[in-house]
Parts: sequence; structure tokens; C-alpha cells
Amino acid sequence: MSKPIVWTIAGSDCGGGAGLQADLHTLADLGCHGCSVVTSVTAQSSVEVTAVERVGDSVFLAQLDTLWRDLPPVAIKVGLLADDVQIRLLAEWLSERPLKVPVILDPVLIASCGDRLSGSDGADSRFDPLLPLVTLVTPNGDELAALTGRPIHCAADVTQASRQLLARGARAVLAKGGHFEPFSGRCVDLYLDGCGHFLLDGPRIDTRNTHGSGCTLSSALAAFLALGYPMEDALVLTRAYLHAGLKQSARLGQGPGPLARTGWPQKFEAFPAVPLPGSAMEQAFGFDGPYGEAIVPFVPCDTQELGLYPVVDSLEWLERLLAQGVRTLQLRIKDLTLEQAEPLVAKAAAMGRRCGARLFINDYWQLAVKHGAYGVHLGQEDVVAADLGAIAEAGLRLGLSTHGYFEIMRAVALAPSYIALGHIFPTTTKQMPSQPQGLERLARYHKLLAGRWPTVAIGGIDQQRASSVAATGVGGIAVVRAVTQAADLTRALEQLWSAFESGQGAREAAHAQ
Ligand SMILES: Cc1ncc(COP(=O)(O)OP(=O)(O)O)c(N)n1
Ligand SMILES: Cc1ncsc1CCOP(=O)(O)O
Ligand SMILES: [Mg+2]
Repeated sequence: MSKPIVWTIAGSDCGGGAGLQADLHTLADLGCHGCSVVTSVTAQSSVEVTAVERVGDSVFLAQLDTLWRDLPPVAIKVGLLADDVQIRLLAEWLSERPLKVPVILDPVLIASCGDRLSGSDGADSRFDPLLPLVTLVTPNGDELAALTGRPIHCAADVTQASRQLLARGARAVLAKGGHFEPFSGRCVDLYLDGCGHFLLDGPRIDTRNTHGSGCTLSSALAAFLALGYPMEDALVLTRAYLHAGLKQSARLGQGPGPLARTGWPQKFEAFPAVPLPGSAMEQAFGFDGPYGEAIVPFVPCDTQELGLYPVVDSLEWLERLLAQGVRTLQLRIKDLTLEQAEPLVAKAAAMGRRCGARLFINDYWQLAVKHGAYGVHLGQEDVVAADLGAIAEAGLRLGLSTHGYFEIMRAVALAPSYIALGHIFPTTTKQMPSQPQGLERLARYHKLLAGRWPTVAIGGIDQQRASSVAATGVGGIAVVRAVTQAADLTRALEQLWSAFESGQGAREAAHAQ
């Protein structure tokens, strides 16, 4: 398969630690083809910058036009722009093209001519022409202060300044926490757009070798977007990539060394936490939310491997499946009132107990608690409305739906009993707002969580696909139609069980890591 093309529009760092050299290293490391539009040439090493010279306007535009004709990008990263003329030229060039690709702007504030383009309020307005044209702007604390003319003293200042950039036309802001430490030992980034916000929190890595970290961040983000990840997942992956690169960075010259290029992020420890709305960190940034600090971990499932997991909508189906020996199942009924659902949930819970089965109730968590089901399954929207404390205190297990890296890390913050990963293949059972994840991503998600949380794959899994799903190592396979539309239920279950067994080796390998 051909590699996605990503452009970096940036300055050259002959030392190779920052600028377009850092970008090209990053893009290659993450499986993209990098094209570079040089804005300026800098003479620099790890200890000094001795010269900066902008390229002429015609060669700047010629690079853009030439690439556009033959190598159109899937994503663009913009780094050092030499001056306001270059910023204006790029803004015009972008606005004249039918570009429908993400553009990440790292607002580097060194200008070759040394000028500062401040408005009367002290805000540096040089990037204003670009703000509405880019998908995301990624200032660090110093840049945020300079761009807005507001000193940043605390987390709430970060939120206010980011809002100011939105009001000035930015579509989204990632306020990076690398240069600013309101929480001791932590590095917390704020993402904010017109629809909402989230924080990404991780330990601060104790190293001097941070040369080019902003360049690496923005180019890694462009790469993950080019590879088809939605913004929130791409940001989580980018943080994990930065963490690993900083951890393994090494000095090369006399000054701060560059980040290491460590390939696809895999280690759970590298991934950022997503603080829950209402946590102390969220409050410090000025946001309220439904969760307090004390999330009680949910009772674990009695196994890491939930195995074959049919999801059905009637007591008749539960009865048939229990009679066939199925021991993990879910009652998923829709559109009934609590009163209408109650007798069904009560009977289902009793049937599950009688057979020693893991019977999960979808959505109707109050009834599951009241009637002592084995567990509850909730989606991303359901979880906000549910009383998680009541479910945990009642000793019920909690399964959570996720649809990518961001939701996985948010689910982790809730310490559930298992994490469902979906939808893997296209499904007609439910209208899904997200794209099918596919087997490669499923394998990555499972590897990330293996040994920490039981995993369940769901969506479009049938007898033919079950073996390849099992080969990812995932510990549970949830199915609707593969069971409810089977011509011969006994045979369908045998095929699904045997496919699950075939994944034993992969599961052992994932757990051993
Ligand atoms: C095992 C399992 N995984 C995912 C889902 C989907 O749950 P949710 O996102 O809450 O959507 P609905 O099922 O309520 O439509 C599930 N039910 N089970
Ligand atoms: C409820 C649900 N959540 C994600 S996919 C899905 C439906 C899975 O059904 P099927 O196994 O028939 O594709
Ligand atoms: Mg639900």
C-alpha cells in the first residue's frame, strides 16, 4: 500500500534535531512519505543559532505549487514561517486551493528579521491570517502568552488564552503543557475547539534532550491524521509518541539532544491519561463535570477471557444460548421504559445466576443493580448519565464501549471490568457514527490493554471472520447476527467457539509481553 503523503512547511535545521529534518524523521518513522517546503535555512547546532535566512517568495511558492501538482498531501504541518509576508503568502495559497486535509500549525515565534508583530493589546497577531485556515494550532505556554498578550500563571489562564485564540478565528487549539507546570511532575495538554475540550495528562520526563519536541509533536500529529485517525485519537497517539521519544532521547552534541524516533507507540505507560470531567485537574482548568476524584475500580470479571459473547434482545434467546452452554451473554433491549424492561431484566438476571453465567445488561443499569445481574454494559453516552458509584458499590461488573485510542484511555480512567473495542467490521445491527476499526487497529488496541483489562471485540464478526479476530489475541468476541441469524445455532456456536480457541497462541503471546 502506498504511504500517505504529508507536507512539512518549515525551516531547515542543519543540526537535524528540529525543523523540517525532525519532521521528516518523524514522518518516515510513522510510515508516511514526507515532502518538505523550506521556508528558511537556519545554521544551528544543539548549542547555537548562528544564521537564519528566509527563502525568496518565488521559490517558496514554487515548492508549494510543484508539490500540489504531483504530490498532493493527506495532511500538512506548518512550522517556522520567516515573517508576516510568508505568513500572508501561505494564507493566500491555502485559501485559493480546495484543500480538504488537516493542517497543523505549530506557531514558532522566532522570525528571521527578529520582528514582533504586536497589536495594540500586546497580542502577537502575526498568525491571525492563518488561524481560520488551519485545523489546529499548537502553542506552548510561552507562545500562548505571546499570541494572546496574556501572562500564563495557572491552568485557568491556559483555558482563557485558548478561548481567546478561538475568538480570534482559530478552529481548535492544543495548548501544550511542556513549558508550563501547574501540576508538579505532570505535563498536561488542553485541547479546545468550538464543541468541547479534553485534557491529556502524563508524567513529565526528566531530560534535557528536548530539542525539536514541538516540531516532532506537530509532525507526528499530522502523520497520525494522515493515517486516518480522528483528531482525538491522533492526539493520544502523538502524546504517547512524544513520551517514548523523550524517554529514549540522547545527547548528540554539547547541548540538548533530539528526541528518539521509536516507531508506533505500544507501551501502555507511554499513553496519556484522560482526566475525567469534574476531576481536580479539570476543575483547575476551569471546567466542571459529573465525576469526582474517587472513582472506585469495578469488580473484575472472573476471567481475563470472556470468550464467545452473544448479545441478544429477548429472554427466549438467552434461554436457548444458556442451554447450549454459552456462559457470557448480554441482554440488549432498546426503547422500553424502565417499567416495561424491569420484568425482563429481573428474569434475565435470575437465569444468569441459575446457570452461573456472566449475564450483562445493556443500558438499564438501575434494573441490573436492583436485580443483581453479573454486570452492566454501557456506551460512551450512557456512562455520563449512569451512577457509576452505585454500580460499583453493588458489586456489578462494568463493560464499556470504545471506538478508538481516546475513548480507550477515557474508559481506563473509569477502571471498568472489561473494555469493548468496536466496531471492527461494518455492521447493519446498529448505526455507527464512527468508522470500522479493522483488524490491524484491533490488534494494537488489544496489545495495549493486554494483562490490564479484558478486551472484547464487537461489530460485523461472523463465523468466517472470527478466526482472524481471535488471532489478534482479543479475549472476547461479541456477536449479534452471527448467532441470531444462524440457520443452525448449534453449528454456528461450534464454529465460533473453535475460532476463539484458534486465538489461544496470540492471547498467550500478548499476555506474556
Ligand atoms: C460487548 C458490547 N460492546 C459494545 C456494545 C455497544 O454498546 P453501546 O455503545 O452502549 O451501544 P448500544 O448497544 O446501547 O446500542 C455492546 N452493547 N456490547
Ligand atoms: C451493538 C453494537 N455496538 C457496536 S457494533 C454493534 C452491533 C454488532 O452486531 P453484529 O454482530 O450483528 O454486527
Ligand atoms: Mg448502550
